[in-house]
Amino acid sequence: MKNSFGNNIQVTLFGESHGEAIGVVIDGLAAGLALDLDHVQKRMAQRQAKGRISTQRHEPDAIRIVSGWFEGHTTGTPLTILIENTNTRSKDYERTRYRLRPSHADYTAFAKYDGFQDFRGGGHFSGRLTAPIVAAGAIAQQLLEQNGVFIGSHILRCHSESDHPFATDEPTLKEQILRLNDLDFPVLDEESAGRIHAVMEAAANDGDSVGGIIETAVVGLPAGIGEPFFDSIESVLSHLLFSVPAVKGVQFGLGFDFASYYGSQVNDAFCVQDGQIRTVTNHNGGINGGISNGMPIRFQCVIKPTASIFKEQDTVDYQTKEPVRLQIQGRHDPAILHRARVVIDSVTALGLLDLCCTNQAYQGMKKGECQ
Ligand SMILES: Cc1cc2nc3c(=O)[nH]c(=O)nc-3n(C[C@H](O)[C@H](O)[C@H](O)COP(=O)(O)O)c2cc1C
Ligand SMILES: C=C(O[C@@H]1CC(C(=O)O)=C[C@@H](OP(=O)(O)O)[C@H]1O)C(=O)O
Repeated sequence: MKNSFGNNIQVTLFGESHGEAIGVVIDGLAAGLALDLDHVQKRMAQRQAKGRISTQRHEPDAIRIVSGWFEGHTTGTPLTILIENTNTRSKDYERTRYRLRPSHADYTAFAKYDGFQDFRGGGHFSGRLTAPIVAAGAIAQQLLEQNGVFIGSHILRCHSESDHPFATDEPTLKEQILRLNDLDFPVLDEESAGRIHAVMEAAANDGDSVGGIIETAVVGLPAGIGEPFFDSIESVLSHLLFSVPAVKGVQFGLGFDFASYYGSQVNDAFCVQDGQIRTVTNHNGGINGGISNGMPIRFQCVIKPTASIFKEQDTVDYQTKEPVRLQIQGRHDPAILHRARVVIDSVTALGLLDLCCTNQAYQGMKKGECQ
């Protein structure tokens, strides 16, 4: 499967940035779900470009459901969501069609598709394709929330500026998640928000770009979700997270910092709280052996600085194979952290919902419910 993901809830993504429309088919949703489409549209709005720190391409991103939906409920057959591209400016790309943008997918698309790719706006490789991911992810997130599972992300770092990390105690963490999910600029500390915004603006004013780290937490996921070996929670989420354009690293719990400690310093000691098995610390980010241990899931993604900058760059012309200078003209995001966090939440929701369904089937089999 190339553009599809999932075993139980399967999503298939389609479209190009400057084509007529982009969209997603979600297969496997039960019949009779009364989804809150206003909430889906609210999450779409959190991904939309806003202000000086985003691309000047403004798209309404209105979702249109063309199958699998009848009289306010899912029908149980594939739910297809279309999102129109209404504000394309393809001439920006015509001028530099063969001048490969460093760090974007122009060259690799040529290498794979021999020039038949729709190059306009990066085609299928555009961050634009994350709009349908959010539409599908917002539905998955709703279904998880109905079962007490909440997902949220914030900008932990942007270039030289940082936010406070997520709280370690669960009630505070849940409050933080709920607050972030109502914010357009997802930063926990207000002062840090101002500084991070300023760093993005400065990069934009300089014709440059910045990246950073998004920190994500999930509360309410019960112990026992995840399928070792190959569908461990880390494997499934990493697969999805690395599918998000510009994500270049993922770490769970302490991640790469584990390298600097002794086991005695970072083992998560078990304890019992209100009759439940818990751990005193959560250095493993809520996962042991690929399976949730009931503690909050915690991970971080690093997002590279946006490839398309307005400073002149060295590149080559794909046709002539000559070195050339490249001056990008179009409309680009100088930073994407604030827009990408809802994409990160969305793929997380899709991965966890799928694993929850797998676990439900397994639990049913244990009870003999499949006979
Ligand atoms: C929401 C979103 C918006 C993006 N906007 C831009 C953009 O305006 N310009 C750009 O060069 N890259 C942008 N990107 C990143 C590119 O799509 C990405 O770097 C490119 O497809 C190459 O993939 P890679 O970075 O994963 O190798 C965006 C990504 C996301 C998730
Ligand atoms: C349109 C969106 O972002 C686009 C993502 C993108 C890229 O290279 O990824 C490049 C730009 O495309 P264009 O040159 O067509 O304006 C962004 O505007 C969106 O996210 O909805």
